[in-house]
Amino acid sequence: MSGVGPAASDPDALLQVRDLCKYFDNDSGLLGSVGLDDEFPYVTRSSSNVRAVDGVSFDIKEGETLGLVGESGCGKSTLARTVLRLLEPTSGSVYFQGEDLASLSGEPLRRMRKDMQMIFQDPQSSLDPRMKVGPIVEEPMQAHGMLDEEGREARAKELLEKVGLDPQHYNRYPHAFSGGQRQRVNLARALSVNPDFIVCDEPVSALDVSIQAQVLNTMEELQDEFDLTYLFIAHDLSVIRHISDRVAVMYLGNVVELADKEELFENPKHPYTRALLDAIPVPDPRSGGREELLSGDVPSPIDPPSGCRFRTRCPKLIQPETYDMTDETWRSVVRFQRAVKRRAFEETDPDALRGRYFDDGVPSGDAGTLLDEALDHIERDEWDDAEAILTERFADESVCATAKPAYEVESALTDGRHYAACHLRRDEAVASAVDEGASDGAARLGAPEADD
Ligand SMILES: Nc1ncnc2c1ncn2[C@@H]1O[C@H](COP(=O)(O)OP(=O)(O)OP(=O)(O)O)[C@@H](O)[C@H]1O
Repeated sequence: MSGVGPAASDPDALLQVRDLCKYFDNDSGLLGSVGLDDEFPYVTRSSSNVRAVDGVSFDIKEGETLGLVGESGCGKSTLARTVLRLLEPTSGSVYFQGEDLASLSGEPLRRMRKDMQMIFQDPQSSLDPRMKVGPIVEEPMQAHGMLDEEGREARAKELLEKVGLDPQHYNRYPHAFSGGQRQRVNLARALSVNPDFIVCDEPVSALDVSIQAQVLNTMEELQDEFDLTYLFIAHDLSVIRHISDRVAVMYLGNVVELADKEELFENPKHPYTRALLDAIPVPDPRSGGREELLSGDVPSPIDPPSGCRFRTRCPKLIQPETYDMTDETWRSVVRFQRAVKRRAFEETDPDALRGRYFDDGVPSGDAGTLLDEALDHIERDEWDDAEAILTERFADESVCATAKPAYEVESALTDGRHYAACHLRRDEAVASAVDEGASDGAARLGAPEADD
């Protein structure tokens, strides 16, 4: 378990998330793997955990919007559901208004849930098509025993108006509304129980770009009027930029960077954040650009890379201290190691490969000897051996692989804190957010003593 993250305690925090982990057991699911063996018992089942959220810490201040951004599958939705305790955390804690959610059950948990609402991506499927919008908005009030029937109807109509709909549409069915209008119904429904905190999971992703801004503006107006705090999830950075006060960037179950919006967009400190930012503007971020900039596949959350999770794709992987290559030569070694790992070429002739991957020159000394050994293996078609040398002796010896990075750096543009989980930031760090000697990174910068 890797308990790293920006964990400084904020006295104004409405929500405090500490070292939160959510692992899914694959055993019983579709992903559960059955293997064939040539020895008794012949059939083996392997048990493995999907580490969807793995040691995440952050605070959300009252009245602010924390944007949470990351590629599909990085754990955003799981984090949101675990924060709300719709999913039971594997470990870690969530404090809401100072109360540890894990210590609540029964009626107190139900009451707390009223204050924490969630809005989902698909406004179509989250509304019961057989119910009229009035009763849809009233349903949570009824579940929490709020007001009498007349009072609920009056409040539902008032809320429909507040979210920009016509209260006369109280008796209409969801199918009579557009996507943007349906998401407004969802907003009214979430607001009906007068929550303090709303988790918005990709609430505008399914809407036309022209409609997105209108819904986001309404959400901002409602935030002011009802003193709301948002955790706002999106994969689209322009949406995040529109609505957030601070932004957390997530990669493979970890938060890799967290800073005030302006600071994060203008002064990103993590290579992953930079890659995401370099990918905009593109008309549709889910297509094209991003894949080109972020080469290589996201590793499996079942067996994530040690140290920095992004290191297997990072264009800035740090050279192990044992070598003294130029930056260009080190980059060539990394490019070659990744190509061999992906079996990205068929050529086996060492000279041809030197020419193709090392046009700035091959490494000398020990690094050169290791490269020659790897090239010899490839020539003999021993790809696994070549991969083992290149991975174990180069990539895995980088500090990026041997230590989990977690640093607080000076914010250049704002007064807020800037957390960056990248070893490139070691020298400019005002503090290490973890004790590098502790393998699970238990010591956290400014974390309350009781949590340590
Ligand atoms: N119930 C589950 N059982 C097993 N694995 C799961 C389960 N739910 C999510 N996962 C896995 O956990 C990881 C994180 O998924 P999650 O849906 O939280 O990511 P996400 O960032 O919200 O992605 P998207 O934007 O596509 O919704 C993924 O690898 C996913 O396959």
